[in-house]
Amino acid sequence: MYDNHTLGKLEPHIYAVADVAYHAMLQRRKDQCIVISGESGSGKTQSTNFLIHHLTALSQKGFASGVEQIILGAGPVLEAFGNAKTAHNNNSSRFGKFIQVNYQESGTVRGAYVEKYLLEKSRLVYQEHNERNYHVFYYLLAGASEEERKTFHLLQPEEYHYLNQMTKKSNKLHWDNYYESELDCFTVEGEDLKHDFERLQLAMEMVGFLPATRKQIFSLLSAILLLGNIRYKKKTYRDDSIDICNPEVLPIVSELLEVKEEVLLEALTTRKTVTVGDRLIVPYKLAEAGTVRDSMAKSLYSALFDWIVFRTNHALLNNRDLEDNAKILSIGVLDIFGFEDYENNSFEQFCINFANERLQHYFNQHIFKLEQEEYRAEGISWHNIDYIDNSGCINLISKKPTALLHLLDEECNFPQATNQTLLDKFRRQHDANRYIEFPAVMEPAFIIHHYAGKVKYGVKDFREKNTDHLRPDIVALLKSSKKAFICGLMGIDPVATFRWAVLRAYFRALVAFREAGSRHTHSKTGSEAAVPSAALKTVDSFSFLHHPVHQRSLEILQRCKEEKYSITRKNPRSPLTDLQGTNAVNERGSRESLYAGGCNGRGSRSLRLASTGSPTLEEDGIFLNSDKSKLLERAQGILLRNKNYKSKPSLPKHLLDVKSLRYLSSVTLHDRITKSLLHLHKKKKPPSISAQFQASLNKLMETLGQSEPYFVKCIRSNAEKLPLRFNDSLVLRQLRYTGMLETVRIRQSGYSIKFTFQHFVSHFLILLPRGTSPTKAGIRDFFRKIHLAPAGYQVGNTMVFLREAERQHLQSLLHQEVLRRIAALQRRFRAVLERKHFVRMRQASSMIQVTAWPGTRGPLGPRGGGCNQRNRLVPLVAPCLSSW
Ligand SMILES: Nc1ncnc2c1ncn2[C@@H]1O[C@H](COP(=O)(O)OP(=O)(O)OP(=O)(O)O)[C@@H](O)[C@H]1O
Repeated sequence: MYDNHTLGKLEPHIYAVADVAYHAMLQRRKDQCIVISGESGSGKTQSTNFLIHHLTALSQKGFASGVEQIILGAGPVLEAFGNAKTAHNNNSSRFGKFIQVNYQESGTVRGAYVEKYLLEKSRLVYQEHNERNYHVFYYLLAGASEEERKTFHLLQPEEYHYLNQMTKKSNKLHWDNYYESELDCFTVEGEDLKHDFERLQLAMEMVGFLPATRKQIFSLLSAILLLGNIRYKKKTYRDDSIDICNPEVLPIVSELLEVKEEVLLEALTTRKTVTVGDRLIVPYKLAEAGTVRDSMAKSLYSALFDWIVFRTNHALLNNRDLEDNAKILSIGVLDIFGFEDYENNSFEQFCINFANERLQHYFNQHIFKLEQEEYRAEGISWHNIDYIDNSGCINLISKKPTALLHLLDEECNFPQATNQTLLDKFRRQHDANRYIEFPAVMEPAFIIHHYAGKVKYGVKDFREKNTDHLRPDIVALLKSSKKAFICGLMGIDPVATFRWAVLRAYFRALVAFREAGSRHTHSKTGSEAAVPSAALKTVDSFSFLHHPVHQRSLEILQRCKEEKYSITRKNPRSPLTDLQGTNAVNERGSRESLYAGGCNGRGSRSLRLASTGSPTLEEDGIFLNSDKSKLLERAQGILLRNKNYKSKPSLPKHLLDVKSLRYLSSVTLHDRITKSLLHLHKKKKPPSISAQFQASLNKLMETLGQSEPYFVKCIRSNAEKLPLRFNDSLVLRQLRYTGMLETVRIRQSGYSIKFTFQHFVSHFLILLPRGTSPTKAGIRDFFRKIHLAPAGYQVGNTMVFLREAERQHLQSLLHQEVLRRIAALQRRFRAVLERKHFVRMRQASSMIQVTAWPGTRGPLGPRGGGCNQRNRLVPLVAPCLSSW
């Protein structure tokens, strides 16, 4: 319905914006971006989803590349892990996202890229009244099967500290039951968590997460929840040392994370510091230990979220993106967290509202500032329209060197700093600034005058949240995990992690084959009893053989041997099928090393590698000897044959490879910079969270600056999250502060269409009188000649300014003139053809006359002719006509 229509011709609709952006991109060959803004709960995410659906549908007209499915699947996955119920919105995005859909020059989607901004980590460990943790936890707990519940050690939602805090809070809104505990439910009205879990699994599958990877993710989520259940107590009253109240949780967490229990306990209760040449182990104080536990949970969750975004981007990547010279056209959709003002606002709200200030500034720049500056520079007559310029507020928050965020960073560097010293610093530096005020009563808070209204921020936890990085000792603990998946989450460089996983898989496969070979020899020679000791010997020499994956591989190969290599069975349960089975979590199967650790599908390649045998390894004789190699070859042959039989349909779609990983690593470098500085050996301090956030906002603004923008302003219709309820004053307030009224004025009186003289002349060449020069006078004369309404245009020093109505008028004149000329051309060509036809007919008839009656002028010439003569003509004329 909205296909190829001018914006504003039909009723406003988000599809119309998508359509205009799509066609503008194709016509003008320029990147487009759609900036969606509005308060929390106003419909930004919904609009984004509609936009993305429509953009992919537009592209599918001709040919669907398949990437559309992944783009559509990515939305629900990111929402499950990054959205949560808040006081304003039951599905509030707790991170910002910029989705860039890349197109081929033909207009078909060729890939996409998702950039994420600042996930709200604190929500994982604490939620305000009437709010929830991230959706995915509730989905998992409601939707997991009995088997999964056992495997992941899942409990009921109310048994987790990270989920049940809101049930313990008093309802402050009603004074009658102020001290009563209110039991909030874990589901939102109308929500079907089981169904949502199924939907999530399906979406994950669409994005390319294999069942084994999904299990790794769910197992990690369970570990995070159980971590939150760890409680501390003082060991004795006399000293500060602490102990864990419920040590029974530790083995489960260590099993789920596959880290050693004692190392986990150590990381949760003691701090390792490095002094000059010495490593000190200091026990945490009671208050510190809780923070460390929460920090570990937050680190794990944010690393998981980063990993999901990374893998989603990998699935969305098109190989052509890797070629530097490949031409990309794109439409970016920005859905960033909306402006927030809660009862208690903290660091997260400060960052979110700062991002919204930047977006509003970008909007002001485009709609008002640059526009009016251009009018002035071009010397056209114009009455300035005032708008609320928020640069002052942005400067207060971010301008170096004394802005609030910089002062905060400074305070974070002082070990002695407190909330009060931070507040004093703010006050000393900005007391006279009209964008900030301090509460009259002694409250550790400050108030910012945002474009959307005043917001009071409590400074409590500002410093901690601003430096809330992964702790190096926690990084070290998680890197010691035997789960390749967990190690991969902590990896600095995805390429290195991938290479390591491939290498590990290769060696594991190699050793597994060797074991199989030796078992087979022993069984043949009747010395089966000797096999375990031989295996043990190998285990001794290679530490990684302790990993249960080998036990599993050996079992499989053993079974393979017992089944007498029967690959011709009707329903073979091939070794590789086993290797790729879905029971990988408990058994820590080889699959984990092959897939989950960031090397999807590489396992099969590794196996192939193993089967062909690395000449260097063989020559070196590290693993093979000539006796066993034949057996090994045979075992490998079986695996290979079976692989060929089974694996083709189950081969994962989105295989990782070094080239694409390297590309993605380079584009996400800014996001991983902190991680790279968090390893124990690095001396340099990682940048603060706010500094990183500012850097990613700057990058975003740069991207937006290179595209043609469209603005979608979402308006919240009521504060009660109710359908069909329209609160006039709430809506008016939003229209006022977003500058909508001024926008309407500038759109009415301004000139939205601009052409340089040259561009105008080449575009409307057909309409212009011959010889019209691309000058002010020439174009003015033309407008006068066609009686264009004078109020609808202005001709500046170098540009022509038009209102939309005038542009449409000119465009329709152009269209009519083109049609008229097409008709004239057709007329002319038809006349020429007809004339040609006529001339040939005439020539033919004269020829006939000359041939049949030489010396005469034809059968009916001077000597006349009768019926008989005319009949004699027929056989003569027919060949002539047919030869035409
Ligand atoms: N076009 C729409 N049609 C029907 N319902 C809508 C529409 N837009 C929004 N809603 C309702 O409003 C709720 C909030 O919308 P949405 O999650 O898109 O807000 P948001 O602006 O993205 O908020 P946040 O900034 O908190 O993420 C939705 O869950 C949905 O119930």
